[in-house]
Amino acid sequence: MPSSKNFPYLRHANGAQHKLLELPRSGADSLALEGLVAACSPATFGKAYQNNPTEGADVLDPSYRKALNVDAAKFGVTINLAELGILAEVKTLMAPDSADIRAELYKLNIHQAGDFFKAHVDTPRSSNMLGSLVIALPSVHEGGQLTVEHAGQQQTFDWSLTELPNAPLLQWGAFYSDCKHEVHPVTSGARITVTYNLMAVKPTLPVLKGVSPASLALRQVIEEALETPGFLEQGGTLAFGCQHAYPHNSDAFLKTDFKPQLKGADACLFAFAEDLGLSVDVKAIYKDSEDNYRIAADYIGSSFGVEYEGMVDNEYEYDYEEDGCYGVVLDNGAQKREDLIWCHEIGHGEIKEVYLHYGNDYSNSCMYSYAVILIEVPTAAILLQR
Ligand SMILES: O=C(O)CCC(=O)C(=O)O
Ligand SMILES: [Fe+2]
Repeated sequence: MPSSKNFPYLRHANGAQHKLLELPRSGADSLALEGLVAACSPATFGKAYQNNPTEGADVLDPSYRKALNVDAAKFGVTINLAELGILAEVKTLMAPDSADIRAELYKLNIHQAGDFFKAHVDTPRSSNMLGSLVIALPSVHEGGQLTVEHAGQQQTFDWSLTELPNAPLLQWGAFYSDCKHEVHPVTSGARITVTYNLMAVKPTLPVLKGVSPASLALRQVIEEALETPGFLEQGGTLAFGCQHAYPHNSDAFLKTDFKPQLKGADACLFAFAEDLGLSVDVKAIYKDSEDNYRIAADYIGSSFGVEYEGMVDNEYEYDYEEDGCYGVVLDNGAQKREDLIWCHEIGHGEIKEVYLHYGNDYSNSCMYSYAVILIEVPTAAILLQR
């Protein structure tokens, strides 16, 4: 969405020299743009090794990602996200229960004519990484739409400009970074973006959670079910596959407390289950070696640990069923739970594989995993006493 205040200045190193660009005015000057292009290098992305998918490297592969970029350590930009209201808007929409949102400057990307970045998810850089923020600096270009997908829905951000604006203009978009996204080919000009990693700061005090209208409908369904005579007479555990994937440390079988990190619909579901006085928990979920995806995933645990087998790499094709490395549960206290009453599936495809194969850079310190929200329904007799 558009946002404006002052024209941003961009500082970057060009050899030993530091250059200052005022965008868009000097950005209109092709020499200034050439200087910026010269300060960048071809952009890599993270890809898992075919024979050992828990390891990987940053690779340069122009058939998957063709772009230039430069690290945050080598440029600066005078965009004040708080003053522009961007952080407040991100917090309201994406993490209303967080204490605050922190944005860490990450990269400057230039996509020139013919450049693109195929579908990937953004590599989580810490377990409190919530999302990615992309700011388009005003520069004339066509094409280069950013599409973001989640749960069968797609959102397109089109920041193309046919001429430079007379007034300051920053266009931006933010998304949960486990959502698959893609930069479509730029057809002319240069598309310049600055990216930030968004971190959710956890509250130190208990908070009253907001509940969205959409989740109120679900709350009503559960409330009515609880009141229906004969519904789960003997009690039971309702399982709701999370609609988002969550980053966790992959180096060890670390205990992960998902609750403070819950996003969107997952946070709402948790909040109203608690509000209905039901016992609710979020757990890690694994696939087993035979049933390798989604609802079949019924190993539940509080710590992570998977090993990989049978990895087949279909050269950048997104075929979740044929492609991929199948996580096998390690003996780390995970239990097979045949008793769960599944209410809906995990919202994502094989996110761990997507990340391992195609992250926006390679890092194995953190990875995404599935989680499930478990709601305990007491026996009818206990419910009656309440
Ligand atoms: O430049 C953009 O619009 C986003 C690029 C991207 O997805 C990334 O750097 O991971
Ligand atoms: Fe990305």
